[in-house]
Amino acid sequence: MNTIALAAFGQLPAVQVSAADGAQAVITLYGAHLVSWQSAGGAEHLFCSAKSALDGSRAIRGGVPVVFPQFNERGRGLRHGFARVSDWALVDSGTEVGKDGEAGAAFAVFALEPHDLPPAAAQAWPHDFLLQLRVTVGGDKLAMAFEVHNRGAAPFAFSCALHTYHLVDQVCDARIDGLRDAALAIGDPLDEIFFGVQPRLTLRAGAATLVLEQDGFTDAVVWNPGAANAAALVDLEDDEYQRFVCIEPAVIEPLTLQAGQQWRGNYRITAG
Ligand SMILES: O=P(O)(O)OC[C@H]1O[C@@H](O)[C@H](O)[C@@H](O)[C@@H]1O
Repeated sequence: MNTIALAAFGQLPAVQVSAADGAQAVITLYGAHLVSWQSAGGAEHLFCSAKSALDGSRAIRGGVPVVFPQFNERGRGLRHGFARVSDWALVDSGTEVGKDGEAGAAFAVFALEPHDLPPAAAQAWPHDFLLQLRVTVGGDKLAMAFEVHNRGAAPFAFSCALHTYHLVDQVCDARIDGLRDAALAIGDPLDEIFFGVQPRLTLRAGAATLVLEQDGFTDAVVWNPGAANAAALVDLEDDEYQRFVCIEPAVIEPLTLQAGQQWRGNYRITAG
């Protein structure tokens, strides 16, 4: 089986990453945007809106948008930054060796550099950087490793998030453990930043349980637009808000990266 196949997602070029055990992921080059993750049993774990633009005219509504270098409207740049609306390059792919020496998880690595940015975004954020996103799938696990490299001669500051749209049967039944003393139910709407979270959260949604582990990322954002705000979003069907909750490992307060330094954040999801 090929680890990597060229694919299309709507009108967007994409790659499909396949592990020998059947686990799969689809990532568009536009945004290095993970739009589908199926664990080895074939279950899909990510929500993607039926109304999402899939032509590069705006960010994809669903999957895992990469938020960088600005979170939401906390700055003067593009809302949630330029990474999700830039064309990344596939720079590596392959298969990891499993415990028994057999083919294990499959991975693909994507990169974004200043020359990849839309001109206006490059002008507005004139720093020399390299972003890398490594997506690994195998068994019941998804791992995303996000790296920021400062290749310039001066420091720069950034915020970031992996804005993960977890697919659920009914958002009103979903609960998140680990953010508060009691389980967090998803209000209609809910938009909250949790600073300094513990590294392991659990999402319980119907019969499914996802274990969410993050390091490097200090914070987590939980978002669901609820009925009224969903109706106002042009790229979401009115009732689709019931099918996802976003839990986003994040660095909200801008982090300063010195010249020559790099930063890495990991997000691992285990489906149960
Ligand atoms: O519509 P966008 O730009 O994808 O943002 C979606 C949501 O993203 C979340 O991360 C924010 O906390 C919300 O405030 C925001 O509405």
